[in-house]
Amino acid sequence: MTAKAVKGSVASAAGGSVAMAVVRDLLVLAKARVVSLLVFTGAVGAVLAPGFSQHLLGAGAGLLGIALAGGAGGVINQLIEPSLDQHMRRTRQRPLAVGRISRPRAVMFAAALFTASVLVLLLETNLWTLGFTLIGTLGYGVIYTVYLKPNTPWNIVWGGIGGALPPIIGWTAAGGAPDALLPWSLVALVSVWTPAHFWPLAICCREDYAKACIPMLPVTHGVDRTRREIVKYAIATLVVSLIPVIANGNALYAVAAAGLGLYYLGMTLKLRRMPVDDGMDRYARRVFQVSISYLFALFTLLVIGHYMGPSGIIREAGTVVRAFGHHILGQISRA
Ligand code: HEM
Ligand SMILES: CC(C)=CCC/C(C)=C/CC/C(C)=C/COP(=O)(O)OP(=O)(O)O
Repeated sequence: MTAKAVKGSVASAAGGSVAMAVVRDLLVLAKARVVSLLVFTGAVGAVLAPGFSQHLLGAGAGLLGIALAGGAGGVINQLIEPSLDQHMRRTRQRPLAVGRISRPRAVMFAAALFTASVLVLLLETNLWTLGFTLIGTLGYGVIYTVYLKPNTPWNIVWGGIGGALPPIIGWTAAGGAPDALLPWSLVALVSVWTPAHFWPLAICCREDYAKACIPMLPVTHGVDRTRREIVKYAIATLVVSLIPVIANGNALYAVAAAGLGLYYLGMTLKLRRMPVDDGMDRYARRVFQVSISYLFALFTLLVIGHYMGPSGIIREAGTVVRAFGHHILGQISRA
């Protein structure tokens, strides 16, 4: 290889890794990992909608809309609170906080994501889907970030509702009626799950929140009160997770929701009993991580039960087997 070729390949490798680093920063800015679970809960809403298979384009557009709008919400959140992010150990490496991405570029990125989301939803879905997505984005990006988070320890209780809307967004994008019980029972489920998801992490980060003067519940009301509230919301999540059973008649999901709910409740009860020390902080972080797997598992099992349960594939398979049986019996009796 000539010296020129070596230089060229080193330059292109460096260019490639710079591009990768920029993409990584943009994904962090758009809170891509959180948004991936938002899209998943939206996908479950879409898949459960009657007539989903006739509205595949709308459903896909709805999920893309959630991803783009959720990403815009994440960027808006970081644009609004750079000094908070700089003061918290968990967030101080974020690209805006360290200045790797400039504010004007972040504004352009948020505007591009938001505009693309509105266009996709306007062109390929309907006004319900667009309306719910706008409420979710503004609810998180503006109402939670600007008004609730810096002013009330119950910020997450109300602020969480915006992030809970994807199941109804996916449902309406796939042609479902906006007043159906099933998608709203999922919205209610994510709404009550959210405090039980976030407060364990807020316990771990309570010193940072206190230094940054953010009135999170463990700062204003202490660790004991927060642990009691986490237990209450875990109970509420368990109860609300059973409502989709009424709307969907899904036996596999009913058993799974009860089992998973009791397991998560058990973890929160253990957290409540622990002495307040480093071990409790580590366990609280584990509860936070498990909360994510819990929601993911609930939504996955709802879909599996829907298609495998009495109203799904097994029933369809039963119909085929019965029809085949009648056919064979008919042949035998004619012979
Ligand atoms: C306003 C409501 C919510 C608050 C305040 C909240 C808070 C948080 C916080 C502070 C983190 C840590 C993020 C980080 O370290 O970058 C987090 C992580 C996460 N949240 Fe939430 N959350 C909320 C709603 C939701 C919703 C509705 C979902 C999905 C349905 C969700 C899914 C996740 C996931 C998947 C992660 C892990 C991200 C990772 O691994 O980096 N959150 N949440
Ligand atoms: C329907 C739709 C498109 C909704 C979008 C809603 C959305 C993006 C919710 C995400 C929730 C979230 C990342 C909270 C983090 O809280 P925080 O901002 O207090 O956490 P931080 O300290 O990590 O910044």
